Amino acid sequence: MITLKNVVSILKNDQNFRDLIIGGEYFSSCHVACTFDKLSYDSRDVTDSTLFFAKGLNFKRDFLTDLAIPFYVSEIDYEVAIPALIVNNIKHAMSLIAMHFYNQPQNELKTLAFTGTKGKTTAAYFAKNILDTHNGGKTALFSTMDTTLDGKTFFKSALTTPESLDLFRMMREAVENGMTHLVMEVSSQAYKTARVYGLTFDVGVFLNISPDHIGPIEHATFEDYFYCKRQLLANSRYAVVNAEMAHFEFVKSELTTDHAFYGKGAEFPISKSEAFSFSALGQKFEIQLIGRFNQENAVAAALASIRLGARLADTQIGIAKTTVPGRMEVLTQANGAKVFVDYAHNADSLEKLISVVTPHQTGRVTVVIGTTGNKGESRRRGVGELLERLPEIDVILTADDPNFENPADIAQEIASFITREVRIIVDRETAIRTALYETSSASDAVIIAGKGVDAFQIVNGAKVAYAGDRKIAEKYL
Ligand SMILES: CC(=O)N[C@H]1[C@@H](OP(=O)(O)OP(=O)(O)OC[C@H]2O[C@@H](n3ccc(=O)[nH]c3=O)[C@H](O)[C@@H]2O)O[C@H](CO)[C@@H](O)[C@@H]1O[C@H](C)C(=O)N[C@@H](C)C(=O)N[C@H](CCC(=O)O)C(=O)O
Ligand SMILES: Nc1ncnc2c1ncn2[C@@H]1O[C@H](COP(=O)(O)OP(=O)(O)OP(=O)(O)O)[C@@H](O)[C@H]1O
Repeated sequence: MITLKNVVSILKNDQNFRDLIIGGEYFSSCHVACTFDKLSYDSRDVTDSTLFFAKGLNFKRDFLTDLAIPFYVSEIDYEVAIPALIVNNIKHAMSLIAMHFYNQPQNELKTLAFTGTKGKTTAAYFAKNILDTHNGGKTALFSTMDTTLDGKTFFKSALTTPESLDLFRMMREAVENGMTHLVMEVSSQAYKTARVYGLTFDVGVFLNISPDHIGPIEHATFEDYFYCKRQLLANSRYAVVNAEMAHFEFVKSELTTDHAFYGKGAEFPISKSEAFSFSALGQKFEIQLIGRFNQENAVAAALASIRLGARLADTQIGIAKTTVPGRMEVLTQANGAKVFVDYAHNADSLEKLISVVTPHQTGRVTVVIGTTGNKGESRRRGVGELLERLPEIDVILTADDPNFENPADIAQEIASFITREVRIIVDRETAIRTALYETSSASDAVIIAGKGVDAFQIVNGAKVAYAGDRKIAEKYL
């Protein structure tokens, strides 16, 4: 519940209040009594006591005209009969009002947030397992792939970081379910669109940064992407940072909080890095996810979890038991060839993935990959230039969420950066089947990069059913 008086006071305290308009009259303060028992940003989900937020690129005045609601909040006066609260920044208003409406749930949870170009989901899973070991399964998780509010029942997430109204509602539900910790991923978009405005995390982790998510609907420039990501550290009480990341010295120079740095040359280095074990924090860790970058993700999760109360022994148990669906899954074909299914969908991840595979698989190595349409356009050049530098890799280009673009054109664009012959097989299942049928010995490998266990392809703005890379690979082993 929240009163109109409280809403106005929150907005004024944040210098976000412009005016209150009732029946065409302007007011500078609240003189009517009104209590809201629901918040919503969707006109299809309101009651007669809902405080409605009119926001977004595709919002239309028509959504408001016949709505039976007492008030709406907006940056624009839609000049409808409904009383309006006009603000300078709707997203700031949503976040602060939701925080208050749901009674500051962040104060009843120990909060841990991960950002970085790569590894957010993986590190979040490591942290969930570590913290669950520490608190007996009382860790909520908001990740790109899955969300859980009771620590054990998972549902698919719509966004990596939810809209603020959903975020604080889910945090409150997690508290009511007895959760003591929350692990979440915070995307650069979350800061750009103020989904976590006003929220301070107990621990913020910055895993790494490389150019990604740069394009017309995400970030115009790398500078904008990097700046948005750094906002996590500016809004955390304690920072954990990868000392091996690009621009580390700069990130370090901006830090004003207590912190821990991990990686080469830092206080918490990684040593004795083997396929399934490594040493860090003075201990040996067993790990199921291969690749040194996953050991970085694990150490980041361990340091953050220790800050939130976990013991060293909890970190060892949690890390050892962690697997992440669609990340670094290894299957074996009847002829012994290995099939690696991984979510790698930009050049940085693909390079790391290939570098993990090729030292062990010395025969023919085929990569099956595509890049997305209408999003992350810079990935095409990145992936193409990487594959150009690796002439020993056999390449099949295919579809990966082409959306409104033609997947063959996207593949051609990637191929334009590669001077040797590469194949384009647009149908993803056919591409995977072809690669698997061509292996002949245990030293061969197929790397299927991009979709992991995602059970859809985005085509023309909609999610079209797709079995998922792992399921398809299993079919042709
Ligand atoms: C830029 C941004 O934050 N976009 C999100 C935002 O869109 P928006 O505010 O512009 O809203 P909109 O979809 O244009 O719709 C306008 C409004 O009309 C409302 N509506 C609509 C129909 C109706 O009849 N009545 C009505 O009231 C809708 O509920 C909505 O509030 O709010 C929508 C939900 O309300 C999100 O679906 C949408 O995510 C977009 C599509 C998206 O996918 N964004 C990606 C880029 C993103 O944020 N990704 C990051 C991860 C990136 C990474 O991997 O690192 C993420 O955090 O998920
Ligand atoms: N620390 C890392 N550095 C580089 N690549 C990584 C790292 N961790 C994971 N990857 C690669 O990136 C892929 C995606 O990993 P993950 O889902 O954990 O990252 P994410 O940050 O959540 O990704 P996205 O923002 O694309 O959803 C993995 O499948 C793996 O190939």
